[in-house]
Parts: sequence; C-alpha cells; structure tokens
Amino acid sequence: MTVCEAPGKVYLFGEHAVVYGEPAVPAAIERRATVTAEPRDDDHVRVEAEDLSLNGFTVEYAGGTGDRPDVDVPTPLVEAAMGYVDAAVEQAREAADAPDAGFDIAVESDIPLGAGLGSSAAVVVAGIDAATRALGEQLDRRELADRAYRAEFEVQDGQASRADTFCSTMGGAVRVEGDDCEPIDAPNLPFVVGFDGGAGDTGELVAGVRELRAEHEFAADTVESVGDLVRTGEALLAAADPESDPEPALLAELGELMDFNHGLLAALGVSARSLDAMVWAARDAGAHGAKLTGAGGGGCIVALDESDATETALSFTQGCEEAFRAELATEGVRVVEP
Ligand SMILES: Nc1ncnc2c1ncn2[C@@H]1O[C@H](COP(=O)(O)OP(=O)(O)O)[C@@H](O)[C@H]1O
Ligand SMILES: C[C@@](O)(CCOP(=O)(O)O)CC(=O)O
Ligand SMILES: [Mg+2]
Repeated sequence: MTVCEAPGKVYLFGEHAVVYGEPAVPAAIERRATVTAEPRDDDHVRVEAEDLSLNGFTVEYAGGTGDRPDVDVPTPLVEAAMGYVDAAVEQAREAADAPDAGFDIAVESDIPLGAGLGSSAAVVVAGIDAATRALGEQLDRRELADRAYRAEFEVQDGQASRADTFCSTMGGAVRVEGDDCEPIDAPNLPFVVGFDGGAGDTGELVAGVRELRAEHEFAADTVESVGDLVRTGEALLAAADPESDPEPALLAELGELMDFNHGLLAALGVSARSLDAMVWAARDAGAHGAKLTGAGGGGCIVALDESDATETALSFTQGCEEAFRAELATEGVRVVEP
C-alpha cells in the first residue's frame, strides 16, 4: 500500500490569463489530498472517494475508455467525479509501462472540491505519485508535474495551464508562463481564505473566458492586463527577502495588485455575488487586498492580512461558510507510506 499527499493552492494572481500564456503566481497551502494506491491482481480499478458529493460512494470498474462504473447515478455526474482519478491511473499505467495494472485507490482530502483551491490538481498529483510508486516506479518531480498537467488537460477538454499541478507538485510559490514553470522565493505571506460553501465548474468558466476573449478585443486586452499586473507582482516578490516577514509596504503593494486582479476577473465574468461579498468584507476589515482564487463562479477568495480581523469579519459575513488562515505549504507532494 502506497500513500502520497499533495497540497492545494491559492492564486496570488494570474488565474485564467495563465491559460492563454500570461504568467501566474500560485502558492501551495497546507490543505492536502491523500491518495492510497494498492495494486490488484486483476486490471480493475476500485475507487473510494468519501469526500465526493452524493455523500461519497465506492465504485469498482475496469477503467480505460468505454468501461463505466456500475453505480446508480447519472453518467455525467460519475464522469465529472471520476475523471481526475481515472486520468491519474492512466498516467501511472503509462509511466510504469503497465497498461493492465489494476488498483484499489482511496482518496481523502481536506481541500473543498471545485472551490478554487486546486483539489483536482492535488488529487491528480498525489494519485499519479502513489500509483506509480505502487508499481515500483519513481518519477522525478518535473515528470510527475508534467504527467499531472496532461491528466488535467485531458479532463478539462484541452483547457488547462500547468500552474495548479506544478504548484501542488513542488510546493511553495511558483511562477508559470506557458510551459515555463519555476519555483520562486517568496516571503511567508499571511493568506486568509473565505469559502462560500459552493463550487464553480472549472471547464465551463474557462470556456466562458475563452469565448469572451475571442469575441471582444477589450476582453483579450483584459487578459493581457492580468499578465502585466502579474509581472509587476513578481518583481515585488523578487525584491523581497524570503527569509524575513514581509514588510508592510510589500503587503500593501501586493494587496493592491490582488484587488486589481479581482476587478479584472470580475470583468471577465468569473466572479459571483458571494465572492464579491467576501472580497468586500475582507477589504472592509482592513485586509491589504482580496480576490477570488482559481476558476471562480463560487468557492473561495484569498486575502492578505497578518491580523485576525479578516478571518473574524469573514466568519460573520453572510454567504461565507468557512474562513481560515492558509499556511504556505513549503513542501509539495510527499510520500506518507512508501
Ligand atoms: N476528495 C476527492 N476525491 C475524489 N475526487 C476529487 C476529490 N477532490 C477533488 N476531486 C476531483 O476534482 C474535481 C474538482 O476540480 P475542479 O473543478 O478543477 O476544482 P478545484 O480544482 O478548484 O477544486 C472534482 O469534481 C473531482 O473530480
Ligand atoms: C482557471 C485556471 O487558471 C485555474 C483553475 O483553478 P481551480 O481548478 O479552480 O483551482 C485554469 C487553469 O489554469 O488550468
Ligand atoms: Mg482544478
């Protein structure tokens, strides 16, 4: 039995625009998905995913194309739910050159699903790592991140960046621009997350931005403006001392860029009333800045505040179901049981 766990992430800035080649800076947070993989004697894949909606369900199926699990729920729901685990198993089979390998897989996660904290990437990264190790292979981090990206790309119908999967694999803060992915030094930023209890459909939201961008030049310009602000933010981070607590002036400047980024994301149609309400509650509480994180539509916002004020304010904000401080996860994917 092999067990691996990988972190979720928040976007300091750059989501959506990163899909079109602009840079983005996500940072891994200490909320993890844990995947257990046990090879089987046959070619079946049995998945236990207690945290999926429908109050969790257990299915067994042979995997691969055409073969669907025998459960009493509509196929699209099962496909949406199983897609990432399925794709992770396929990547592990390919990496270990074991096309008929079967597994018992169990997924546990404290990352809310579809909420912009990268639960899909964490599941895919931990899943590929656990399943390949269970077959006696070990991928280096770059290859693991690359395979995880390919898995997300496939499930999201060819619309994914390398940002989430690279960040979950490496941990810490990273910079992604197209195929160019690098860890970056960043000071420990005081992230506070607000969660509305809901979710957004990443594929649909990405498709919406793609259409807007194709239709209007000003939407394409908006995407480019996100890239410009990310470059500004990167320069600020590069000039900061990663070993000491961030200076108030740095937090103020990063916060201003986050506010701006939220405005541009809202212009691209991916915010929601609940996300805007949490963003404003954070700003009113004195946060340096606040924005939605991830695909949007519902889910989470991230704010910068070293005091407790934002977390407290969010916990009293109508529509905010959970508020918590998110510690930077300096370690990416890791082995819990080899
Ligand atoms: N605990 C889990 N068990 C199984 N699958 C999961 C789990 N967490 C996430 N997933 C998969 O990831 C999907 C959510 O990914 P996505 O829509 O990209 O949102 P996000 O990555 O922001 O959480 C879920 O529908 C499911 O397929
Ligand atoms: C919108 C996007 O930039 C980030 C999606 O993040 P999440 O799956 O909502 O956590 C898509 C991508 O980069 O693949
Ligand atoms: Mg995702």
